[in-house]
Amino acid sequence: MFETVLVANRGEIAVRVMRACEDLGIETVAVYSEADKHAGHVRYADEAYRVGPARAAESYLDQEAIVDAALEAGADAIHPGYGFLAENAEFAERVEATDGVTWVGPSSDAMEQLGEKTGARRVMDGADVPIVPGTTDPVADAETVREFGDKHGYPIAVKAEGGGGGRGMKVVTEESEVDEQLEAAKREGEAYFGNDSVYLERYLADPKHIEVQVIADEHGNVRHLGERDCSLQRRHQKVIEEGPSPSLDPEMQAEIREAARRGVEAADYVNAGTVEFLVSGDEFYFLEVNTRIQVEHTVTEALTGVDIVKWQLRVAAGEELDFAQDDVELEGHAMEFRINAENAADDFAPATGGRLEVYDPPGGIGVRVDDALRQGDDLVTDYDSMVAKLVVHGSDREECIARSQRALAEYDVEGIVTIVPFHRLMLEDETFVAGEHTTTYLDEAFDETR
Ligand SMILES: Nc1ncc2cc(-c3cccc4ccccc34)c(N3CC[C@@H](N)C3)nc2n1
Ligand SMILES: [Ca+2]
Repeated sequence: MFETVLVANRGEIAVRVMRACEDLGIETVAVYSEADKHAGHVRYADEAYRVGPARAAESYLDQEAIVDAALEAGADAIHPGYGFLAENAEFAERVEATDGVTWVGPSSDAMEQLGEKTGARRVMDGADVPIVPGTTDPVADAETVREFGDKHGYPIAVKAEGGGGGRGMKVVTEESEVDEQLEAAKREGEAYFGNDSVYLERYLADPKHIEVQVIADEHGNVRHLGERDCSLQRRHQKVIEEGPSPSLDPEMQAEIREAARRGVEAADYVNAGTVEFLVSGDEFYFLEVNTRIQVEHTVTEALTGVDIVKWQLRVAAGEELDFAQDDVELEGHAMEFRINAENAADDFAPATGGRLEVYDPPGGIGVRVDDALRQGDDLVTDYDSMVAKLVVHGSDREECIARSQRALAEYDVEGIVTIVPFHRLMLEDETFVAGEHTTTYLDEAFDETR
């Protein structure tokens, strides 16, 4: 097992990873930017290295500075968390090539193979995982799109190869839009991902977004840890995630979980990952693979009792998973509420600053708060707006909702604006409480009010 691990991240996920390290008796090393010199993850770590000024490009994204810090600290592994360099295959490769420092995550090859959308579709298709009807190679010209439309009908999703999170996807609702939307998708792909190749999929109207957590070791053991329903999103930002899905029937639940496991097994994947699906009607289709630990991994931890981050470290150190697929059981229901420093009454505009005059998070049975905050901290607004996660578990969805209402009522934050009031309202929204919301629910609810 590693003796010292550098966590190449900040905020709540950095503390979360350091807690797994502490549980394993591992020394923790933090990296921080000038803006984070008083941050919670720096306080928590055994030692900390300044890697640059506030700008992420010169600090948390500075690969050389991070590797140098690891070497200086004598770290024998680097955990990337999520965001920043977590899915950067080049950085993974650089760490793999650095003697004495292990990358805690999938191999750079696996990241390249599954991170490339059409490649991932080919691998899943080969493992009999249903993929959205479409192309598994990039399309070159408008003629190909028209032929696809003739065969599969409209609407068509034109997706940038390097796309993700809503960027680089254009919808062609009828043939007359083909040229314009194809060009737009290629331009956006080039602009955001430096890659203008695009592929096609039949567009599924109003889908639910279901994702399956997987963990695999270097000895060929591949386990799924059940699914999460991430359909409550606003402009491609997840707001509340939950598990198990309130809308899947038991047979689809079992099918989707096993499909994810099978697909990852076919890809020779090692470490933690998430397989994303779209569910429309009684069909589910593979969407993409996330080759990192995700914000909402906590929902799965609450349901299964499996410490996913601890297993990331143990798998990276060559250990074997000590549980069989049949040992994995999801108990009860869990929800994660992202606590963003945003003003829901002002189109979720991120806070521009402030000090935590009062910071008094909830507690009690079934309540977990992952954060890197304490009362009196100044809010750092140089990076993303998520400052904490409230994770609530109950014996069923009803108890989970009631307990979440109690926890959100207890959550006392003053001095900065957060979306806690928005979450309190969501728990009284009848569509959400009935579990009937899909990925378009919030966008439609908000756009209607506009
Ligand atoms: N063929 C087909 N049909 C419908 C789709 C609908 C979406 C989509 C659109 C809008 C919000 C979403 C939220 C979660 C998951 C997917 C979506 C979608 N996304 C949006 C971001 C990217 N990760 C994939 N792809 C789709 N693909
Ligand atoms: Ca190495």
